[in-house]
Amino acid sequence: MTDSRSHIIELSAIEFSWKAGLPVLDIPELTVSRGEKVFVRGPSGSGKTTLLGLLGGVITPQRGQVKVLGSDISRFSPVQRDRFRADHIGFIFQMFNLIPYLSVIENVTLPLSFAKERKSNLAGSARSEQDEARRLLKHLELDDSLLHRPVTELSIGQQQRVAAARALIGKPDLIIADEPTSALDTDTREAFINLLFAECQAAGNTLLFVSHDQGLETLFDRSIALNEINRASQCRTTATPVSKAMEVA
Ligand SMILES: Nc1ncnc2c1ncn2[C@@H]1O[C@H](COP(=O)(O)OP(=O)(O)OP(=O)(O)O)[C@@H](O)[C@H]1O
Repeated sequence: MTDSRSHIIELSAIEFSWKAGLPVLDIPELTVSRGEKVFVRGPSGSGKTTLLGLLGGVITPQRGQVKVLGSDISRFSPVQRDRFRADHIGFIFQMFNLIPYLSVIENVTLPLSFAKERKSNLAGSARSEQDEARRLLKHLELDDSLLHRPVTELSIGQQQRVAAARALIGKPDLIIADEPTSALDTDTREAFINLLFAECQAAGNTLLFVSHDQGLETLFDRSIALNEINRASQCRTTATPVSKAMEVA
């Protein structure tokens, strides 16, 4: 049984359109509890990345509330949203978005230079930034010999581990992963996800993992089919333009 205090994410009556009149997301309700490992699936173009953008405060909805850790981040100023995202959310992007001119270890410690809370979480652990980066990379099975190499010299699987360590450092409350395993084979994917789970479990992170690879969903505590909670995609697939026009008239 959960109550609203245990929800790390609470979306209510969300509507988001990239283009006026063409909603991509229309979600009456979505909640995620602290510590949950949630898989979000949906076909290409169904709005998964758009949903993550709302949760990270990169975009704001035209309607509704996006509560993360109890705050409606859609009401924050852009600067407040940037700060909130840096402090509380670790992202693992599909293309990893590593900084090419920084070494492995510099990429991992980078978020700490602009996320005060994550920096102070780490200060509480009495471990230096470099030591924590090394610990995470070791746990994610990245070879020690790579730590000072430019990230451009790493394989895709190795870059993925660096991206995960960067998201995890400083124990942000929420880890958001956008198709981080799409370039890997099935065995490597599962092994990576299990390492990610172990780290999230130890740190108490909540994990929201987006993918269209249904083979992964049984590994998670819960799976959400975006099409089932998103009325905009139900309209796109079931309503003709005429019936849609009647519905809104
Ligand atoms: N920056 C943008 N500007 C305009 N339209 C966009 C933008 N980003 C996404 N869209 C549109 O929003 C819809 C949902 O896109 P989104 O990237 O959220 O889907 P997705 O489920 O993540 O897809 P994929 O699995 O292919 O990554 C698509 O129709 C897409 O064309």
